[in-house]
Amino acid sequence: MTPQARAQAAIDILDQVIASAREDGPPADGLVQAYFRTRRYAGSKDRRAVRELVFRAIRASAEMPAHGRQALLAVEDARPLFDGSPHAPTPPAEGEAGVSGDSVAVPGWLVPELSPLVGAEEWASLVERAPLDLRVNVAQATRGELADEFAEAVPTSLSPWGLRLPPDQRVSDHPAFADGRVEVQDEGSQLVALACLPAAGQRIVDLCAGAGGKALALSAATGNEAELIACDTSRDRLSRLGPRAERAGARISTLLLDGGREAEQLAPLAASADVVLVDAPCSGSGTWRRNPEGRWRLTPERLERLTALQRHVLELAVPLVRPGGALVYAVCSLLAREGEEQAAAFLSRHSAWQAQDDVMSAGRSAGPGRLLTPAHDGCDGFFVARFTAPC
Ligand SMILES: C[S@@+](CC[C@H](N)C(=O)[O-])C[C@H]1O[C@@H](n2cnc3c(N)ncnc32)[C@H](O)[C@@H]1O
Repeated sequence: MTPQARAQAAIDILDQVIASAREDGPPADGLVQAYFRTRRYAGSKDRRAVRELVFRAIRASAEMPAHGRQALLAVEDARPLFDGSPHAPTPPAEGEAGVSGDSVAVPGWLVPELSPLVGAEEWASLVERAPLDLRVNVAQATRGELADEFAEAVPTSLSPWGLRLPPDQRVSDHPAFADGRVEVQDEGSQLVALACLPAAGQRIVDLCAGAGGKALALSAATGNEAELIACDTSRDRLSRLGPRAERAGARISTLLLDGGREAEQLAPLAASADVVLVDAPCSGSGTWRRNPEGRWRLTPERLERLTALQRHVLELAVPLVRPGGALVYAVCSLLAREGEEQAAAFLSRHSAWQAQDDVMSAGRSAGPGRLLTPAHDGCDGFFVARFTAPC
């Protein structure tokens, strides 16, 4: 493919990314892969170059562009490729430009929603390419042993389990991944698992377990000697946990929840959990480095729904915690409404519960919890709070 044809391919994919953001469809990465599945003429260099263009265009516009062409026009050095040659995009019309906005990183309507700790000087880092972090399965191997198997790996500075590789590495065919000695997991997620203070013999409920990233970390931290119960309302996500647990040598039971009937299904676990982790559904604004089109997916209505859901899952967690046990609330979000304000509202509803301000040493104090940000902590953004139940 010529560079111009690659630009046209990027525009076609960006059209799909925009439509998918509107309809809450598949993520950009999946759309790039699907595009090339039916275009066998494209070689691996073409695929890499087009993918790179697509993601540079997504990173370059905080506001959602009207179409793929407008998205790509925001990438300054792609403009000369709009030259009208065969398979190329037609030249830009007079005044035709990429979408404009005050910031290329944060959509205008979200600026007042950001935690006050996330000043304008941090915004660019929210959409920079992120490194690839691995979590060593400490039930199977040490970080030092694994560091020797990954040539460019450096130990993460905040998590004792992490190894950091440059962006866009492929590890799924590495033997240490295949035999469950490492998992791909951002350092921020590792810190959330560490904030649970997991210990052998505990009963730990991961209430929003998804595909089990944090449940696996929790199990490994206890040498697979804790009782782990992973719950989620998504059958699809929860079903991906089984093969991962098998690879890691972890035993994790799963409980598929029906939205609306969760309290009834969880009743047998009442007052029995040493720790309940609520890694709640959220805007994902702390992970824009990896999913930059997440900025285009979020709307005020969606944010409203998410904060209501966070409150709902927090309330589901409360009866599960044993007296003196802990509830850890986490969101990969930098928005105050989902983080410190949600946690403060929890405490005002449950005045006998205590927030532990030593939940982690990383990050900065934000209301009753701590905030991790890419600029300050070098990992994905997370708000984390740890509450202890009255005895
Ligand atoms: C941030 S994700 C979890 C990520 C996961 N803990 C991990 O480490 O990979 C939030 C999860 O909450 C789930 N969820 C949404 N509503 C829920 C509910 N009412 N009860 C439990 N889980 C719910 C979603 O399906 C989603 O998988």
